[in-house]
Amino acid sequence: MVAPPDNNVLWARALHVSLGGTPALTGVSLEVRQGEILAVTGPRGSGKTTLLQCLSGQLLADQGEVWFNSVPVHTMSAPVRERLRRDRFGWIDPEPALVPELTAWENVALPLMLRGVPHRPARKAAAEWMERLDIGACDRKRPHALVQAERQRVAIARALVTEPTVLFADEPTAPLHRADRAHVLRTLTTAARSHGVTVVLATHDAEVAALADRAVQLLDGRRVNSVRVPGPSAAADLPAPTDAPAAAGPQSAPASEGTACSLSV
Ligand SMILES: Nc1ncnc2c1ncn2[C@@H]1O[C@H](COP(=O)(O)OP(=O)(O)OP(=O)(O)O)[C@@H](O)[C@H]1O
Repeated sequence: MVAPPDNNVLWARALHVSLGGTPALTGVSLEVRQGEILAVTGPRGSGKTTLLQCLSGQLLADQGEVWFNSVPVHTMSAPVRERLRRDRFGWIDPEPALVPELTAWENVALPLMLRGVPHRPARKAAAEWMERLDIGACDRKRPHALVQAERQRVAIARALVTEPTVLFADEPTAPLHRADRAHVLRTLTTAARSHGVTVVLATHDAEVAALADRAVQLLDGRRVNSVRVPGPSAAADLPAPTDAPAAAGPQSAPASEGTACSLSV
């Protein structure tokens, strides 16, 4: 077992996972650098959620290794993995699962209170994160009184309030309208960057992936490279980088000027 380079907060090697007889991941390797926002892209069923679950220690791969800050996660016992997830990782689901009986600020403060943080500092931290995510005015409302985008922001604030080392966000804006999506994503990435939180973001949406520093693409449980080429005649001239930038990023050519294609690696 060879330890990964020190500057990777997460490092996965040759992950293989089968779910109910279906191969969900077949030999995926990747690294996540400290403080970066990494998008894991790919169509539905390509293995994004499974990869995030493996990286976050929720799921043990059938084969392969996962390392967090140079410590092997794949050899940890279930209770140790559970503690790692609680203490160092945050998780955002596509649908915000809030506690309906609690107000918005109580939902945000909940992870701190469960760790024994007293009421007053927990409330203060919750209020600060809600302000950062533009939901300060919602603090006394219960989830049913919030619109979907506000509920998802509450879930994001709850995931960030403990200032995790890594935030895993699985299609965090999937249920939102287009305008809300961009706004919520921007507030999430800005908040994460300003606090040095590494983000691993699963999405099938190129616009969402464009907000990341880097994107890796999955297809049928395998890692592929996404490259944008200027036209059919020039396609053969372009190298396929190991980690392509987000396909629709601000530096990329407009979609009308090129064709996105995927190459297996
Ligand atoms: N609990 C399960 N039992 C059986 N097969 C599963 C299970 N969960 C996922 N799969 C299969 O594993 C593969 C990868 O699924 P996964 O959810 O990781 O993909 P995804 O890219 O996140 O898709 P989506 O965008 O739809 O969430 C798919 O073929 C899926 O049908």
